[in-house]
Amino acid sequence: MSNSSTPAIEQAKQDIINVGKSIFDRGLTCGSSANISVKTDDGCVVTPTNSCIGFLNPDTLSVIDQHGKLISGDKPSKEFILHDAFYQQRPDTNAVIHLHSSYATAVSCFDGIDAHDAVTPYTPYLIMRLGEICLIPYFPPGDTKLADAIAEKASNYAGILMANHGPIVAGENLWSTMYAIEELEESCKMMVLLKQHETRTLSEEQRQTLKDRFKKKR
Ligand SMILES: O=C(CO)COP(=O)(O)O
Ligand SMILES: [Zn+2]
Repeated sequence: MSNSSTPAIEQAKQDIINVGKSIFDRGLTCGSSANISVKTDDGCVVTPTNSCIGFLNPDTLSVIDQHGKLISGDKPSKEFILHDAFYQQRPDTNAVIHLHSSYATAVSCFDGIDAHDAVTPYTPYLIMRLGEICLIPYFPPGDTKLADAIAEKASNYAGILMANHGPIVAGENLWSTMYAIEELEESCKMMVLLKQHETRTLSEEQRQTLKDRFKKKR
């Protein structure tokens, strides 16, 4: 443990390593795409830029203090500004995951989808975990305009598709955030699989029942 570390930071590092490996091993992102962060009372732990989330090292994970200063580890993800937009806008956020998972990224390239309701809820879990998903315009990775676009939507949406790029999800802890981004990926898979079929989706009333019953803050 380095001098500046604390038990909370060490726990966050271990959680990020476990979740990163699980996501990578299941093919939900590839190469050095994706980034993960966890907020603790002692600072934020984030994956370093250009790292593979399947093979993270506790000594090189970036630790950032409350003022945004790097206190240990390697240079943080260029997308930490997106994660930080969620932390600033959604006070109950303690974890953020961004992936280049295949189906959510595919849907982020669909033309003509509703920017306020970008992912069709064919089954209940997307609504139970995340509610509606919004689509924000394309900006290059690491661009401050991308962070501004997230900041604009983050108080109303915990799940966002970045056009022609991929999904980003905020949650109360790292495990629930992983479940939520997996659910988003599965829902996007349904959209792709069902594209050529006549389908029925959940109605507004069915969605509202799920929101009331499972009481997720959106
Ligand atoms: O997904 C990525 C860019 O959008 C990966 O960026 P980082 O390697 O800086 O985390
Ligand atoms: Zn990305």
